[in-house]
Formats: sequence, structure tokens, C-alpha cells
Amino acid sequence: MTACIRFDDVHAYYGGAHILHGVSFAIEPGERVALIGRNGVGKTTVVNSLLGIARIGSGVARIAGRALKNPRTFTAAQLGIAIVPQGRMIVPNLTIEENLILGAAPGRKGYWTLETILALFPILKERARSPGTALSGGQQQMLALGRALMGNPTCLVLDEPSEGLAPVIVDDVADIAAKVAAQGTAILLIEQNLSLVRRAADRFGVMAKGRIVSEGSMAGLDIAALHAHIAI
Ligand SMILES: Nc1ncnc2c1ncn2[C@@H]1O[C@H](COP(=O)(O)OP(=O)(O)OP(=O)(O)O)[C@@H](O)[C@H]1O
Repeated sequence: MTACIRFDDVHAYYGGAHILHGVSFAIEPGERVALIGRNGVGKTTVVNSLLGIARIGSGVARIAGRALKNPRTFTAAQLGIAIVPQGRMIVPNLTIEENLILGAAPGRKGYWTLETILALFPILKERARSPGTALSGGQQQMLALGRALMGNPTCLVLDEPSEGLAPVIVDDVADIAAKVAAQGTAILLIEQNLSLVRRAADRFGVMAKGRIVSEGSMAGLDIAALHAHIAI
């Protein structure tokens, strides 16, 4: 089976700043993998390496088996990866429905359509004609998730989806992740909220100083050891 995302010994840089020091991992179709670790260890840089924002100096990052060579910001999307960025990035002068349509990938058909997404997120259906920014933080997170699903991605990348959200909304995010994975979409979850990680991932990798220092299945997750890694 070809991995949706595969990193082999990736070293990544911003200018001369060496941030990723030999990161290797793979996400198989339909898998839910969490990357955890404290602030500044390089989690978002993994995503930025897919987008060409961070430069891959050595090693290979692949999407759907294709090695990325000088990727553009849209290359990952073309290869089936949808990214829900930290901060959500809702377009303020578009309605909720228009924000969703923005995520559509013409030509890539699948389970997710405007109808199935509005059915998954009743609040977005109720307020489809309101501006995207009229929503609360949690609702904007749902909109960002829905917009990403509109492209029927093979892998959904969620960068700190729980940031700034109330615990009850974090539970909603975990439920959505489970429903998305049930449709066969793989998930890369970048997160520090352990209760979300425990509910929304099958496997984890712990990052420290630009490296994956521990990995395994959620069943084998040693919470005490993990706290030691991510304690601020
Ligand atoms: N565009 C950039 N240019 C230069 N350095 C950057 C850039 N983005 C991030 N960095 C640096 O790279 C390192 C890793 O940052 P990264 O955002 O990947 O961490 P993170 O684990 O995602 O943490 P956070 O949760 O704080 O985003 C940090 O030292 C950060 O200051």
C-alpha cells in the first residue's frame, strides 16, 4: 500500500536555520496519526515541508508515493492532502457556504459534498449565508474542517485544532475526526491536547528538538512519559 504521506530522514530548514533533524514516519491510507510535542519542536515545520514553506535539505518527503522536489504551496493539495492550518484562516468577506465552496477540488469526487458536509455540521447549515467570521472559534474550526473535506482529500492534516477551544468543542473535533476516518480519509493530527490525541488517533509520534523521539500505537501510550515530553 502506498503511504499518503511518507518522510524518510527529512532535514528541513528556514533559510539557514536547521529545524527538522532526520524525521521519518508514514501515514497509511485511513490511518490516524498524531504528532505531539511542546511548542517549537518542529511539528508545524513537518507541514511546512509539504508546502514548500520550509526547505527540505536532505531526505525525502513523499505524498502518495511522489517525492516532493521544490513543492509549491498548492502541490500537496493537488496530490490529495488538505491542511487545516493553525488559526483556521476563514475568509472574512465570504459567507460560510462560500468558504466551504472555496475548498472544492474540481475533478476529485468522493463522499464529501456541500450536502454531506452541511449534514455533518448542522450549525454551518443553519448559518450558511452568514459571514464566516460571524461564527465562534469552535464553529470556525468546524468550518475550516468542512472546507478541507470539500476537496475529498486522501489525508487531512489538522494543525492544533483544539487551540483556544472549550473542552466540549474539543470533544466535537474528536467525533468529527472519527467520522472522517470512517470514510477512509487518513488524518495527521498535530496537537498538544492529550485528551483529543487519545480519542482521535491510532498511532502517535512524540517530537523533541526536530526529531521523533518516541512512537507507537495509542494502546501502548505511556501518559506519564508523554507528559514529561510535552510539559511546558
Ligand atoms: N517561517 C519561519 N522562519 C524561521 N523560523 C521559523 C519559522 N517558522 C517556525 N520557525 C522556527 O522553527 C522552530 C520550529 O517551529 P514549529 O512551528 O515547527 O514548532 P511547533 O512544534 O509546531 O510549535 P508551535 O506549536 O509553537 O507552532 C521554532 O524554533 C520556530 O521559531
